[in-house]
Amino acid sequence: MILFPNAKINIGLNILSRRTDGYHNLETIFYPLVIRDALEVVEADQLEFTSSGLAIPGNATDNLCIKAYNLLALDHKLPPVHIHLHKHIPIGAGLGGGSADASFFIRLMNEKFGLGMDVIQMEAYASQLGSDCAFFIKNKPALAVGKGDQLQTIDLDLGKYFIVLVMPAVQVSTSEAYRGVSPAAVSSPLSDLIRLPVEEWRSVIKNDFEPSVFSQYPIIGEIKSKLYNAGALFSSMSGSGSSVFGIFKEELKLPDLEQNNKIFYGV
Ligand SMILES: C[C@](O)(CO)[C@H](O)COP(=O)(O)OP(=O)(O)OC[C@H]1O[C@@H](n2ccc(N)nc2=O)[C@H](O)[C@@H]1O
Ligand SMILES: Nc1ncnc2c1ncn2[C@@H]1O[C@H](COP(=O)(O)OP(=O)(O)OP(=O)(O)O)[C@@H](O)[C@H]1O
Repeated sequence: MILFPNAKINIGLNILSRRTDGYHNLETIFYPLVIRDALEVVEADQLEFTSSGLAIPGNATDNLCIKAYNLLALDHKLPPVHIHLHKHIPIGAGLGGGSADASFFIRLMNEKFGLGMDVIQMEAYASQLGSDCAFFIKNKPALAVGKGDQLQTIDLDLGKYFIVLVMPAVQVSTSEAYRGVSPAAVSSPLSDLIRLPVEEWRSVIKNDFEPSVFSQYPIIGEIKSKLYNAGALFSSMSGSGSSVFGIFKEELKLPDLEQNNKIFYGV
């Protein structure tokens, strides 16, 4: 059985407070993109993980798909499987690719082996694997609060716009990025701001990681400026970076940005 885990972007990301468990309370909007990995599971003699496409840092045993298998195996009788992941979603980009793989793996195992889990149960397993993971169970635009794992589906359809995603040749570590931010309360909740027309987001919706990440990697801030100069209605770094997206009214090409970056058009 094959599923195609997709990336997400964060539209707005407010880091509100530091928690006693070392994590941060935040509010963000998750929006799915059509940049996808391919994840295949077949029954095998022993548990095995292989990958192709982009190189994944770390050992196969650290892969979130294996971690998801081991987590499910605590409560379910699972046969050994061969997991193959074709990696296409850029890594260290704030696109949640590893989180998507973990959650799609849970969905796949549930369906393939009739584990009988409902959405709430799958979200509970997913959130044990990473703060971003639960979103990818429903995989619908959502407001996320808490660690990013308390979700409320929202009515947001950007289908009439043209989204461009730019991935520079740098990767940002999520935990390092969190260390660079000073949490602060906000005056207007993101749940209100997201209801404004996209044209108005630029002046009110922000990503709290941008100031510290842009000062460490100026190239990322420059990409955002270039997207605005090219006519983006809204542009932002996604998550803790390093990718930056632009929301445009019309389809376009950005040859200047293609030179040193990877670009995904119409995602
Ligand atoms: C930056 C975002 O992508 C925004 O959506 C997420 O917050 C990151 O989610 P993720 O990659 O699933 O993160 P996790 O694997 O849970 O955590 C990685 C590291 O990020 C930090 N972390 C993550 C989430 C959170 N709410 N507070 C944190 O401080 C912690 O230092 C943690 O050790
Ligand atoms: N299936 C996987 N795909 C990608 N990375 C994985 C996977 N499993 C484990 N990892 C580890 O997770 C790290 C980054 O994961 P990921 O791509 O989710 O981060 P990201 O792009 O910064 O996204 P975000 O911060 O939004 O979760 C990698 O350095 C890798 O060591």
